Amino acid sequence: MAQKFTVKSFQEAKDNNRKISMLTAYDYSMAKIVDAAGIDSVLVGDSLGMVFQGNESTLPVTLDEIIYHTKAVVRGVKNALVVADMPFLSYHVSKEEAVRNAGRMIKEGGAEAVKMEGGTLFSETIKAVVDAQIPVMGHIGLTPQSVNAFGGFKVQGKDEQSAKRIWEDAKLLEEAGVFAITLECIPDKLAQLITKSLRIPTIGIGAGKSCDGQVLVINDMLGMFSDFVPRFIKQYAKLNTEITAAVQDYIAEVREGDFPAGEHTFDMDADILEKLY
Ligand SMILES: Nc1nc(=O)c2c([nH]1)NC[C@@H]1CN(c3ccc(C(=O)N[C@@H](CCC(=O)O)C(=O)O)cc3)CN21
Ligand SMILES: CC(C)C(=O)C(=O)O
Ligand SMILES: [Mg+2]
Repeated sequence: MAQKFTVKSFQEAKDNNRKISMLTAYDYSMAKIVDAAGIDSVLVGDSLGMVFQGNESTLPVTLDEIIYHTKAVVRGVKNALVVADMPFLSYHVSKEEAVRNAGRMIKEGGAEAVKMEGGTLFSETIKAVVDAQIPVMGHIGLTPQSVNAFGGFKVQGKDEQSAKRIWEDAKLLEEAGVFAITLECIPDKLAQLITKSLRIPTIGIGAGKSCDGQVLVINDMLGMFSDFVPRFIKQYAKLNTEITAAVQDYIAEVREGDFPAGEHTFDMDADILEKLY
């Protein structure tokens, strides 16, 4: 039987050169499949604002919504570490709000850790949450909650100034006590430099193969989200196509009267039926 994956397991994985696998999930059924398949960690990502809610960014997602999804995911997970994203504005106003809101993710949602975007700008806030005994995963590089500040979902760290800032961010977050850092959409050489110089593990998405682990949005890797397919996504299945075919079969069979068949139908004794006439 697989062992429970914890924040300690994250560190042990890096120390033993064993790569960490992480995927998002937003509901019970998917979380159960992903966990039973042996994933190390499940992220209740605020990407649900895009793939679940259909917004154009993650910004509209609320704390109550993330907590709602986290509750469902936690019920499906036995072994993976459940991390939930702190949504936009849930930790941006004050340290006090950050700690209280992170606490709700743990207490009400049942998450075991939270993820917070931002480096230098948020390291003090992140430290306050860590000090409240809530494990925090950092997230730097392309931080989607900064989409308006960035002017779009753009690869970060390509010029010297930006690369330097991201490296500084990584070091500050390690000092603040995060147990791991997500590196999103940065050049692989920069991710390698950061990964080598940190004691804690890095989890990459669009950050190359040197990271200590990888994370993807489940809908992207299953090929069931096609609003955009950036180059860092690999589709391990084409569920879009499979779902379309299944739905079309169903429509045709309903129209033809082929579904439901006898095997899908409940019987009744003939004498009881007679009494109804
Ligand atoms: N379904 C989904 N998958 C994700 O990976 C994801 C989300 N949603 N929502 C939150 C953020 C947004 N992400 C994104 C979205 C778009 C690009 C994108 O179009 N990138 C361009 C490069 C743009 C540039 O650098 O100019 C690409 O072609 O990769 C990247 C990351 C990653 N995250
Ligand atoms: C893509 C991952 C890292 C994320 O933050 C999310 O799914 O919201
Ligand atoms: Mg996120």
